[in-house]
Amino acid sequence: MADIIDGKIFAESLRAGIAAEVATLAFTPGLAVVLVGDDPASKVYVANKARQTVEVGMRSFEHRLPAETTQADLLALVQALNADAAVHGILVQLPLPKHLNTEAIIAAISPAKDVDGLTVTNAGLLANGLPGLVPCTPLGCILLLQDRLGDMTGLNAVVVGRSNLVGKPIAQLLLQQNCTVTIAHSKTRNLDQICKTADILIAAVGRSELIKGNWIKPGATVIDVGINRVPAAEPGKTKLVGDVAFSEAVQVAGIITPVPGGVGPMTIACLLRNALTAAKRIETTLEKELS
Ligand SMILES: Nc1nc(=O)c2c([nH]1)NC[C@@H]1CN(c3ccc(C(=O)N[C@@H](CCC(=O)O)C(=O)O)cc3)C=[N+]21
Ligand SMILES: [Mg+2]
Repeated sequence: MADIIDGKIFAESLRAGIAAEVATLAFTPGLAVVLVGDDPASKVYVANKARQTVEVGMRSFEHRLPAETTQADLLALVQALNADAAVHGILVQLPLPKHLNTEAIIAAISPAKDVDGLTVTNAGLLANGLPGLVPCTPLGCILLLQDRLGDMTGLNAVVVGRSNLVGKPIAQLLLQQNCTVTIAHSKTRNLDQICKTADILIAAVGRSELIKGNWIKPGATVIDVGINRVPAAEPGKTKLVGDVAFSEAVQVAGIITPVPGGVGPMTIACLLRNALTAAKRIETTLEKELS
């Protein structure tokens, strides 16, 4: 049986550290979240996040807009948040409704406030190994891996998924850890065989229980990023499952994250960490400009 990582406990200790640092600041970091429409995965995220933002001593600004919001209205909100001195971090929940141009919205976010690390500026900084804001879920995964594995030099890491929010940035961070990185995705041939080469397997495809126990190298570390809501055994009820068939995988892997209670809580803790990082950088820059 694999060692099961408790992401909730790890995230709690991260948040305790963040709260302690926020308490020493001469200002209050503010985090704005924009939710357009009602994507179910996004709603889980918003609910957990708002409470934890306040718990660590930050201000939480929530903007819930109707699904029919126009591009111009959403752009205007992002610009207002860019200009708002009380807001240090801006997160626009994805996916946006289809009629909106996601790229243009992300491009409008000030890179200094881009706590999701999605702007071209922050993605470029990450790709070049320079300090910017790193996407929260990838950051959470790396913190878990560093805690469990320490030095990852030379390990084979397979990332299943190539999104800008998760797959690509995780691959960059694993490269920085000196892993040999393979990025696989929904069009990859012989996906099972490629997964089986992984010492570190990151599942981030958004397909419930796609990755089976016999795709996993015995003793591998498996990080399940998937948050899929599926029908539960009880009629009318739903449950969260990951991208990994957990009950099989737990028999083969050496270390594994569960869903829920694995990467999800780490994502929120890292969001708060990014908000703190952004706030400190913004306030320090302002101080310099004024002196
Ligand atoms: N721009 C943007 N950035 C995101 O990072 C982003 C997004 N959009 N859109 C939605 C997805 C989804 N997401 C979650 C993060 C944490 C939990 C989470 O805390 N899950 C807990 C609780 C689950 C539960 O409530 O049962 C867990 O896995 O244990 C869930 C979902 C971030 N996302
Ligand atoms: Mg894909």
